[in-house]
Amino acid sequence: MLHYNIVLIGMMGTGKTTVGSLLAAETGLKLVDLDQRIAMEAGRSIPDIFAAEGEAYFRDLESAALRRTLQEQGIVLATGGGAVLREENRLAMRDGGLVVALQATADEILVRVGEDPGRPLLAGGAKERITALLEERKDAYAFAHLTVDTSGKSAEQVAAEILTHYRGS
Ligand SMILES: Nc1ncnc2c1ncn2[C@@H]1O[C@H](COP(=O)(O)OP(=O)(O)O)[C@@H](O)[C@H]1O
Ligand SMILES: O=C(O)C1=C[C@@H](OP(=O)(O)O)[C@@H](O)[C@H](O)C1
Ligand SMILES: [Mg+2]
Repeated sequence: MLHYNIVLIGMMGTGKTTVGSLLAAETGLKLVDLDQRIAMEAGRSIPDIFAAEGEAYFRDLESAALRRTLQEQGIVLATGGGAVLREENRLAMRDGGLVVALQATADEILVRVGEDPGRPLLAGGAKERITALLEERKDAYAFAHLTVDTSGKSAEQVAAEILTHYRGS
């Protein structure tokens, strides 16, 4: 098999954490949710880190956690939506596993996570904010080996689609 790890990327609310958990259950790979790992290591929540230290500080923690995590083998890694913003991170991910980008429309993202206080960058939850972020990050998600549109699909369907590719790769 070409890629052992599976690395999920994509905007907030595209289902990385949910689909990652389904993939781990199905394959026996270990789920690592990068945000959960960062929060656990920092001893505080992601919104707390953003509020107290700012986004740049969070991005440094995220890059360091990503680098360490990708030294593991046999994991499904659910990244945070902004983990792709640094080129060094994108390169590490591409070397570290089968990179799968999840996509969803702004409307769908708004329904899924627009009101969620756990996502500081969506505070306010406006569709314009989501649309702007999607546009801004479009190119940063394009390096994936595989892109899956999750619109109108259940998380189970998305996971099944990814597994077909993973098992054939
Ligand atoms: N394919 C899907 N269809 C509908 N809702 C979904 C889907 N995937 C995830 N969700 C829901 O969207 C919300 C955000 O999912 P999550 O996995 O946390 O996304 P991410 O980690 O990409 O931000 C959760 O409430 C989850 O149940
Ligand atoms: O897109 C982003 O910049 C972020 C996405 C979040 O993760 P999810 O994509 O899992 O929501 C989390 O890392 C943080 O709030 C920042
Ligand atoms: Mg997540």
